[in-house]
Amino acid sequence: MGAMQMTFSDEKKPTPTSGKVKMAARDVKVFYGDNEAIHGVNMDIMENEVVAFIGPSGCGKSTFLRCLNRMNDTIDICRVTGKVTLDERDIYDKSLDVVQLRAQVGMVFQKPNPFPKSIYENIVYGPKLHGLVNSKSDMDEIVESSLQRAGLWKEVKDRLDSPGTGLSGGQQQRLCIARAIAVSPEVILMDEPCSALDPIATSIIEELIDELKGSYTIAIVTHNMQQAARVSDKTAFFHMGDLVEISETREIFTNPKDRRTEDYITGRFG
Ligand SMILES: Nc1ncnc2c1ncn2[C@@H]1O[C@H](COP(=O)(O)OP(=O)(O)OP(=O)(O)O)[C@@H](O)[C@H]1O
Repeated sequence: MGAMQMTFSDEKKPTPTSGKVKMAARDVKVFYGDNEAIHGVNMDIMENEVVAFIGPSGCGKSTFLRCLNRMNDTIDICRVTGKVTLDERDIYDKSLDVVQLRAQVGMVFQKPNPFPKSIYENIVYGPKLHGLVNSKSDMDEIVESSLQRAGLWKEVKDRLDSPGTGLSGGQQQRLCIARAIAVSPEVILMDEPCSALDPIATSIIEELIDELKGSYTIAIVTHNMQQAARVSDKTAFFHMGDLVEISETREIFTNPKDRRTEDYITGRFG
């Protein structure tokens, strides 16, 4: 694949970044039992940027992503060492409230997973849990604003009481994004958010990511290199548990420093 065929996110509006490190990983290792799946990763994720994680299947993209909001805690045999910070605070600190962390660092999964409840309830569940809403009008407001931000309001405003699971796949994924937004996250993690979607639903999500950056910091795992180029400011290339390189997306795709990155982006393996 030549760079000429790619559309890069920097051809669109530039990201208004603050230049501040939002999340940082230092010597992060992840073990599944005795198997070390991530080998000492160091990474800075800048505020309001979109960073894409790419690399061959099994290289550890999802495992590393899950370190950023402690989702690996939910896997019994999984152990994380090293340090991950959010605004310089250690997110693995014993005193940290993990439920609160997962509101600040929200997550959208590969397969849309709305709760088996109404569209309205899907949105207000998190805000209620976190005590962000006190009245029906607070809830109505958060439902509307979250669905607006996720680009779904117009399509669902007349059927907020219908089940979220009755929406199309692409709509369900936007509902899941709205649900994440409803608890005012600072970072949104997306694990292959488009892989279950058709091309039209995919392009709607990609446009949405473009809208959301600037307000949120976004890390996205993708198998699709064109997608990484289209949506991300920075790209991180993983290979066999190592972060090989992270750089401006255009740089990674046009001038990679490491031979392994070059081989991957030119389709020689992967
Ligand atoms: N729950 C688990 N239990 C044991 N090993 C796991 C588990 N999840 C992942 N692994 C192992 O960790 C390594 C990295 O897997 P991971 O899913 O993070 O890679 P990935 O790059 O996201 O892959 P893909 O692109 O195929 O989703 C692999 O060797 C995988 O087998």
